[in-house]
Formats: sequence, structure tokens, C-alpha cells
Amino acid sequence: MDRTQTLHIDRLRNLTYGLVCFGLIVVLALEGWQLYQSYRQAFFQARQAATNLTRATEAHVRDAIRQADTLLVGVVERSEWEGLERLNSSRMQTFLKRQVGVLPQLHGLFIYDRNGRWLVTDSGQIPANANNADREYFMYHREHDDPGVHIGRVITSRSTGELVIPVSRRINAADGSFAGVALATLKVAYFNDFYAQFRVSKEDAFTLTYYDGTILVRRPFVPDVIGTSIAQGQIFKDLLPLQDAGTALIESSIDGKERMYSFQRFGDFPLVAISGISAEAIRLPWWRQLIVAVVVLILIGLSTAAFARVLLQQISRSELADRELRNAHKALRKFSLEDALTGLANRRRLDDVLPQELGRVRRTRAPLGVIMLDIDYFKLYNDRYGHVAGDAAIQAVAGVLASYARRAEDLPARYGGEEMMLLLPGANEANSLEIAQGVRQAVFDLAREHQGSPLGIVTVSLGVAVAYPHQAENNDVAALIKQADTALYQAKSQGRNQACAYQAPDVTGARRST
Ligand SMILES: Nc1nc2c(ncn2[C@@H]2O[C@H](COP(=O)(O)OP(=O)(O)OP(=O)(O)O)[C@@H](O)[C@H]2O)c(=O)[nH]1
Repeated sequence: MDRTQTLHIDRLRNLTYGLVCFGLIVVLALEGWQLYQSYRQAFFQARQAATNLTRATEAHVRDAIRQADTLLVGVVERSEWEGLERLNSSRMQTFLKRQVGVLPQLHGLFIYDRNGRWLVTDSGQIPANANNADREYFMYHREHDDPGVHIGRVITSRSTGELVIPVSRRINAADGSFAGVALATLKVAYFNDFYAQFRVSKEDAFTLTYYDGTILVRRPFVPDVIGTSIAQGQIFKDLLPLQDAGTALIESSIDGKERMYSFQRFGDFPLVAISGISAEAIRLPWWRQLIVAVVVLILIGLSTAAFARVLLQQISRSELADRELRNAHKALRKFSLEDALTGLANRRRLDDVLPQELGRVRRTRAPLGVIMLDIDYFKLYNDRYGHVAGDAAIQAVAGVLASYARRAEDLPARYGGEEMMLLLPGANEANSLEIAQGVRQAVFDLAREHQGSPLGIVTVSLGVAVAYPHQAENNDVAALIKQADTALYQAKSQGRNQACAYQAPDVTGARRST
């Protein structure tokens, strides 16, 4: 493979690999962009889902508390109207029992007097010496004449041992003094069961807290965290002071897991609802997508590289075949126009070129010199030294003749046998004769032994003819060759080892030789 071909194939290879790389980079960029978008989309959707869950939770909790509070408002109204001392306990108990049966979130309904003693319960059972004066909500109402609803921290029910959220209102005496407390307890389990209905991953979290961060309800349910505070978590420390609702990707202060959290402060209750969707669960489908994309990209890359390789091999092969074919054509053409023994132009080439050169004589008005050469006594040479040595002698003479073809348009040729020609476009008779003489002398100087020759060395005889534009008779291939041949014959007949120029017989009848 030559240098140009190697360069061409190298360029083609670089171009192909460049295109393959460019294509892969484009695919990679598009895939990367798509993955980036789907990553963002996943978190955007998680943000929305968390917000929706928080809103649903908030609405559900608010409704549950409102229903309980509406009951309390009625109980307080009746208690204050009748007066706790005169309260018809059995009628009230029936009323409370009916309400608890209707509202699934209710754990129980209770009325306490100003000393914390149990007056009425929905179950009708009052433990001996039961007193709730030590409860936070009781103390709150005793100390605050605020008639609004109070939601307390989670406590363990004294009647059933269940975790409950106390929702209470103060009952006033006719003079406005503290008369007791009406209490509704909401089951923590009710909210846990509600959260459990959400179709979410087990790593997702829902939390209902008091406004100060104390946990009332949490899913996943861990009994130990109920009643603890997440006030030091990022939501309470950094976000809630600035906004009532929002979302953030943060680590849980309870289990350290990263989640997309949505939080919302209740407008009418001192509560905060928080939903957190596991970041791991958000990223999982994205990771799967990434792995599939990477595998697909690797496969595309490998198959494209393999395809490019095969393509290049094919191109290289066809380039090579093409080049070999062209070289073969060149060689064939060379062989068809070149004499195999001497490397000079062959007879076929001479037959092509001579008419062209004569045409050029007519067009350019410049002469064409022709030298016809013949080795002297060559038959004897062959007979004495053998045919192979004869071939070598022909080659040696051809070398000399070729060395006298000094201009690009000069053409040395083998005319046939041991006869050779030298075409000298632009050369007149004097130039041609001079060159012929130079050839003769150079062959003589070779001093190649030839015992069959009187001079004892190989010599040549040369005939010179010139085609001039004004000599129409010369401007014919056969006539020109005949003239050169005649001049050669002249040289032979005058003793060989000489060069003669053709002289037209009708002018002087004499021939010139040197
Ligand atoms: N070795 C060899 N001999 C060749 C080749 N072509 C022609 N010859 C021989 O060249 C000889 C030419 O001889 P002739 O043309 O008869 O004349 P000559 O012996 O050269 O004598 P003059 O030309 O009169 O000096 C013949 O014996 C051919 O066989 C060739 O390619 N190789």
C-alpha cells in the first residue's frame, strides 16, 4: 500500500471514527438530557404527591377533630345550661355513647367536674377514685378561661390503656368560674389505620405533630417516638418559622432517611401534618432507567464501533483492490508499450508516436530528427558468444541510446531485432547527426569484445533522416523510416561504425557520413 493510499485510508478511518464518536456523543447527550429531565420529573412528581398526601392528611385530621369538637360544643352547652351539679348523668351518658358509636375516630367522651372527678363517660363506667386533675388538658382549662377547643399531647388512656389524643373544652359555671372539662379522646390507631391505606412505599413517612413539634401520630408506627419532639428537625427549625406550608428534600430527624417532605400547619388547630416520600423510592425507577440506558448505550456503542470497523475493513479492502487493479492496468499498459528486453519503447509505441510527431511537425513547424541504429556484425556476435550474450549486448547498446534521449519528448525505441530508433522532436539534421555520432562513439567506447568484427569490439551504424515541415514527402511514416534505413544502409556499406544522414538521391546522388 503506498503512502497516499495509507493517508487516504487513515483520513477515512478518522472520519468514520469521528462520525461514530459524534453520533455517540449526540446519543449520549440526548439520553443524558432525558435522564436529567426524568430525574427532575420524578422529584417534581414526588413533591406533588407529598403535597397532596399532606393536604389529604390535614383535611382528614381536621375533619376528625372538628366532628369531635362539634360534639364537645354540644356537651359543654348542655352542661353549662343544666349546670354540672344538676346534670342528668344517665341521659348524658346515653347521648355520649351514641356519639362514640357513630364516629370511628372517637375513643371516648368524658365529663369531669372542677376537681377532676369523673362525672359522666360514654361507657358509663367510672373507676373508683378516678381523677384527672393531673392531666395537662385539665390544668390548662382550669387555668385558662379560653372557651376554645384544646388539643393536648398524646396520652395513654386510663380506662383502656390505648394511645389517645385528648380534645377538650372548658365548662363554666353560671358565674363564669371553672366548673369542669368536657373531653373527647381520639384514637391514635384510627389515624395510623388511615395512613396505612395509602399505597406508598414502606419507607414513606406521615407525621402529625403538635405545633411545638411533639409527635402525635406517625407512620411507620414506632410507639417510642409518639410524644417525642422533632422541634430540632429542619422543618420546625428552618422552614415552619418562614412558611405555613412547603416542601423540601431533607433527612428525617427520626430515622435519618432522606425524603421529599411536604408540611402544612393547620389553620384552626395547633397541629402540623407532614408527609415524606422516600428519596430512595423516588430514585429507584430512575436508577433502573439509568442502568437500562447505560446498557443500551454500551450496546449501541459496541455495535456502532463494530459496524464502523467492518465498514472500514471493507473500504480498505476495496481501496486496496482498486489500487491493485489500477497498478495492474498501469503495468499492463507499460508492458504493452515497452520492450521487455531493453526497456525502450516498443514497436507498437513507435507506430503510435511517429504519426503524432509528424502531425506535430506540420503544426509547430519544427523538424523531427530520426536516428536508425543497427549493431554491426551482430549475427556473428550471436554465433560466437551465444544468444544470451547477444541479448546483453543489445541491452548495453539500448542503454547508450536511452542516455542520448535527453529531452522529455525524445523517444528511444526498439524497432526490431538489433535495430533501434531515437526520435528527436525539434532536432534538425545537424543536431541529429551530432547525436548519432555521440551514440556511435559511446558504443565504441564501451569496448565490448566482438571477435567477429574487424575492429574487435561491438560497434553500431546509424542512419539519420529528418522530417521538415516544408518537405511534404518526408511527412509520411513509411517514407521517413525508409530514408533513415537508406542512410543506415549507407553507413553499413561505407564500412560500419559510422553515422550517415540521408541525402535525397536526385539532388547530388552523394551521401554524407561521419
Ligand atoms: N541475441 C539476439 N539476437 C537477435 C535479436 N534480434 C535479432 N537478433 C539477431 O541479430 C542478427 C541480425 O543479423 P543481420 O541483420 O543479418 O546482420 P548483421 O549480422 O548484424 O550484420 P550487419 O547488420 O550487416 O552488420 C540475427 O542473427 C538475429 O538473429 C535479439 O533480440 N537477441
